[in-house]
Amino acid sequence: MVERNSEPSVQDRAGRPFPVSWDQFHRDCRALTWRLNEVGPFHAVIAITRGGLVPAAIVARELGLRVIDTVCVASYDHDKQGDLKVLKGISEQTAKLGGGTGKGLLIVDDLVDTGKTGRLVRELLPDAHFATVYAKPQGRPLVDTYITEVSQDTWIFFPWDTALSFQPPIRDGAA
Ligand SMILES: O=P(O)(O)OC[C@H]1O[C@H](OP(=O)(O)OP(=O)(O)O)[C@H](O)[C@@H]1O
Ligand SMILES: O=c1[nH]c(=O)c2nc[nH]c2[nH]1
Ligand SMILES: [Mg+2]
Repeated sequence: MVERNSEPSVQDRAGRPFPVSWDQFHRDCRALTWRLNEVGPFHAVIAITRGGLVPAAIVARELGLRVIDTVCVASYDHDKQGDLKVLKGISEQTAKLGGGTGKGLLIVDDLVDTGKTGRLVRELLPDAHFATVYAKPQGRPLVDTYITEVSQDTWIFFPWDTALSFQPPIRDGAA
């Protein structure tokens, strides 16, 4: 399948596709929280937008945390990584809770891939605890706690980016 600009589609470039359902994602977030519960307590959760918003909500609920802030970062346009932009940092109030270095703050993202996003946020908050649901090998050393590791050539399809669709039978060429 080829897109308008003759470049392969996200699906074609995906390497190993790893589709994640809402149900699976919720379970993985709860598994992540079990681990985080042993590391905390934390003063606040910081979601790396946008992908980190969903796990941050679930983790915050499970840990009983009500102070939730965001670091708004953009890097990928579909599956192509461009320049990293910090569109918004944490509030002064949240920064104070973390003593300026992020101590006692919990940063949450959906995944770490090359580690570019995680590295940037770590530079902003070096003493914060960084948790992701999924991790690829290149970015894994940056993460303090994660649940599932996938290979570097895997593309994770999150439930908020996907919809149910017909799949051809395996014998007719389905992946
Ligand atoms: O380790 P890296 O190679 O930096 O990739 C990981 C980041 O990429 C995705 O975010 P993206 O920038 O696509 O934005 P989104 O969260 O708004 O989808 C994902 O949510 C991580 O934040
Ligand atoms: O939906 C996504 N799946 C991924 O595997 C990935 N890696 C970086 N950014 C990503 N976004
Ligand atoms: Mg993201």
